[in-house]
Amino acid sequence: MDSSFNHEASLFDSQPVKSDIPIEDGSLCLWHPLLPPEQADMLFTQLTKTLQWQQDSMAIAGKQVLIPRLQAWYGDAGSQYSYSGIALEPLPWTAELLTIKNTLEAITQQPFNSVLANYYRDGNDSVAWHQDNEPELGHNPVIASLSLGETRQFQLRHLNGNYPTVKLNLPHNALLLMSGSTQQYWLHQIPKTKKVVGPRINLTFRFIKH
Ligand SMILES: O=C(O)CCC(=O)C(=O)O
Ligand SMILES: [Fe+2]
Repeated sequence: MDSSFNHEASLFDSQPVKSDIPIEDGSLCLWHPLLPPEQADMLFTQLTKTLQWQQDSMAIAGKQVLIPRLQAWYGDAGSQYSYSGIALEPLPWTAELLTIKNTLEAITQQPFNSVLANYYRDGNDSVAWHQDNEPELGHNPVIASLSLGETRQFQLRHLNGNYPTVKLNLPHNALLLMSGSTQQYWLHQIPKTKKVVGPRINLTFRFIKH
């Protein structure tokens, strides 16, 4: 393991720049750049190599279909998560993920006990419109989403259709915090792109209630 990581360490030495992104019926906040550049670059390389990426499938109209991205689920033992009807027990924290968790908790002043890691191999990988509103996340969940690698566009669409779609580019080393009633009123997605793009990692830290 790289000796520059330990559980007590903080990955930033000065306060990163924070901007609020005003939306109706929710709260979005972006920190960019979040970490010192060399730390962010190293994390991208390390997480690419060390996380247990796998391509899950989900049932769509009675058929098992591979989801268009790789995923890995880590967290405290017992922070079980149901995804498309499958209960997932998290893998134990890696040193890197635990250090990132501690850093994000310090910046956002919110607790997290699990992370869903996504790996978008290229522009064909995506995540479809959804809300992170599973019952185990509780009312008004706080989700901290760290992006590393290629910039991809993140979109939010209000459920009542009366507001324009919010389009945000999430670059390397950006942290997006979704809180308040965001998951209640808004869907979000990462659409596919025809542009030639490299890989991107997104870590969504969550707090699962037992
Ligand atoms: O990749 C992203 O920025 C979003 C991922 C996401 O929405 C999720 O994992 O629930
Ligand atoms: Fe999500």
